[in-house]
Amino acid sequence: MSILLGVNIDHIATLRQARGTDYPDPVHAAAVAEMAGADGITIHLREDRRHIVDRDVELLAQTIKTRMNLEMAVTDEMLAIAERIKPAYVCLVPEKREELTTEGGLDVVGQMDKIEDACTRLKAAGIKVSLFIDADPAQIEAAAQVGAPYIEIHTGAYADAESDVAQQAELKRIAKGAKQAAALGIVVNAGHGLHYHNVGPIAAIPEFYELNIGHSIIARAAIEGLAPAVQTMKQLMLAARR
Ligand SMILES: CC(=O)[C@@H](O)[C@H](O)COP(=O)(O)O
Ligand SMILES: NCC(=O)COP(=O)(O)O
Repeated sequence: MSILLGVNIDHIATLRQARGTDYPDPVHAAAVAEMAGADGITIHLREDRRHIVDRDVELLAQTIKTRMNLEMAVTDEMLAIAERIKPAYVCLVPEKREELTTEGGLDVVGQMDKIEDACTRLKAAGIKVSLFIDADPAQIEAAAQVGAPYIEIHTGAYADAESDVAQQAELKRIAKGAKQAAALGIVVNAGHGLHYHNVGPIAAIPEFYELNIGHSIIARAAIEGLAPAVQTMKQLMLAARR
């Protein structure tokens, strides 16, 4: 079965925010990424608006031709924005202001009622809900209990592993989590820290429906352009499934 690529364009906006200019425009980047083969566009509207801002969400909702995956914290502000914008997908992620990037997965076990309420609100708005969680059996079980139709397994520990042994252990943990989630009837995605030299073993895990990849694609785009950066990543993912 094929595997889909969600291109996260947050760091196109990082470059724009660095100088307060109106370029590069995430709207342009989304169009280029989609024409190059992206199956979806992921954007993270952080509470501090450090990169993607509300204007980007509004315009991308009108211009994206594939589908929007809106990542957001579990707050009333963000839920209200999602209910108004109605992206195809919302991925609920943890956020800490001081973090450089997303650190751990969402703690579903410790806030079941809050996450279930958020899932209910988003489903009522016709939005498919995904939970960004670690490959932790209890968190996966909790995701099923709160009625999340999708999860996205956090691959950060795999990407940041400091030895082959540690990376292999993380890969095994992720593969086991994907199997557990699929057996519970959850559609399983993965993402965070994936790049051109570590994506293969993750893409080869048959339970994965989609990988959401951003930083490495945008970094490569700075050197060789966004279209080839997206095409190369997609080719690597599909090759891993052959
Ligand atoms: C949840 C996740 O891992 C990313 O999609 C997230 O967007 C990372 O945050 P930054 O894009 O701000 O690095
Ligand atoms: N949810 C992961 C994502 O959208 C992209 O994460 P990264 O590739 O920028 O680390």
